[in-house]
Amino acid sequence: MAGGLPRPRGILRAGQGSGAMTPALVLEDLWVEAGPTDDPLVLVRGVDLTVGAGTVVGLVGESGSGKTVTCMSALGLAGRGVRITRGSVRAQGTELVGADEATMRRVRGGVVGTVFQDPLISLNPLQRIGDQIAEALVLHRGGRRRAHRDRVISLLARVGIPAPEERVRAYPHELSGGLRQRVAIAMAIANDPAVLVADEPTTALDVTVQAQVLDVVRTATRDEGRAALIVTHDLGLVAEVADRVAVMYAGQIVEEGPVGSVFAAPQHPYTQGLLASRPVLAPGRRRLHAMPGRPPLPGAWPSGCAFAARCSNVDEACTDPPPVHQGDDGWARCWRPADEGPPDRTEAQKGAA
Ligand SMILES: Nc1ncnc2c1ncn2[C@@H]1O[C@H](COP(=O)(O)OP(=O)(O)OP(=O)(O)O)[C@@H](O)[C@H]1O
Repeated sequence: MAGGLPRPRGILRAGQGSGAMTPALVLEDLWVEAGPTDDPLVLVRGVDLTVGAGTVVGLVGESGSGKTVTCMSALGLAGRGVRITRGSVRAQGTELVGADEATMRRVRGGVVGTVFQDPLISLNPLQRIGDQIAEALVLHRGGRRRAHRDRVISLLARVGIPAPEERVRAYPHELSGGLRQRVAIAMAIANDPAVLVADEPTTALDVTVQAQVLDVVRTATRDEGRAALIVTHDLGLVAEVADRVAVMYAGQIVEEGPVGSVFAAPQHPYTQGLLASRPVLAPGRRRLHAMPGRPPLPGAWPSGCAFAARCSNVDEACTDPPPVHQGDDGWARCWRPADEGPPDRTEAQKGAA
C-alpha cells in the first residue's frame, strides 16, 4: 500500500519538551520497504514521530510491529535491501534520508548515540574497551587515543563500572553482560550526542541486572537532559524513564502522547489491550488479560484498520483507514477512540483528508 494516510497534526510540537529548540529527532511520513522493488514488502507505513530536545520517547508494540526497522532505517543501519521509499528523518535539523555516508558517520556517534539489545553488536571482541571508547572520541573530536584517556575513565565511572582505571584495559569477554551493556552506553554517550536511540537496552539481561542498567539508561537520558528514543516491550521501563510513548502496530504508530495520560486513559483499543496484558503484581489479581489473535504480518495488512480483526470495539467504519483522533497533546489512529462514541463517519473522513 502506498500513498497518503491520515497524518497527525503538529508533529513538530508533539514531544518537543519545554524549550523551543530544534527537535533532536524527527521522523516524518516515513515509509520503509524490503524485497524486490517491483514486488516490495512494505514494513513501515507513514511513521510520524518527534523526539523533542531533552525528551525521552518510548516506542512500544508487539514483536514484528516494525519498531526496530523504523529506528534502524532512520539511522541508515537497516540491513541490505531495506530502504526508505518516502519521508524525512532529521537529527538536530540534518536530513538523513539520502544523506551521504560521511554525513551519516558524523551524525551516528556524534549527534545520535545508539545502544542495542546485544552489546556485542557495538563492541569489538578483539579490542580493549578503553581503546574502543577512545577511538569513538578520536573519530568525532580528533587527537590521539591517549589524549582521551581521562575522558574514557570518567565515562566508565559515569555508567557505574567499578575500578574504571583497571577495567579500561579489559576485553569485552572479560566483563559480565550487565557491565558490557554499561560499556556500550558509555560508548554511545562518549561524544555527548543530543539523542540516544536504544533498542531493547535491558531485554537480554538478568532481571536484577536489568534494574541496574535501567538506572544507567535513566541517568544517560532523563537525568542528563538528553533526548532518547527507546524501543522496548517493557511498559514498566517506559513508565520509569519515558516522558512520551508511541505505540506501534502493523508498521504504523497508532497512538502517541505523554506517558501519564496514555497510561491513564489510552485512546486506542490496541494500547488498552497492551496495558491490560501487562503483568501486575497486585493482591487478588491472578490472571492476565491476553489480547486475542496475533498482529498481521507485513504483506497481509488489511486496507482498513489493521487492528480491526482483534478489536472488541470494531464496527463497519473500520474497513476504511482510520482517521487521526487529535487530542490536546497526543493522538490516536482510530475510528472509535475511548474519548468518543461511535463515529460520525462523514465528519471523521473530512477530518482525515
Ligand atoms: N530485511 C527484511 N526483509 C523482510 N522483512 C523484514 C526485514 N527486516 C524485518 N522484516 C520484517 O519486518 C517486520 C518488523 O520487524 P521489526 O524487527 O522491526 O519488529 P519489532 O517491532 O522491532 O519486533 P521485535 O520487538 O521482535 O524486535 C517483521 O515482520 C520482520 O519479519
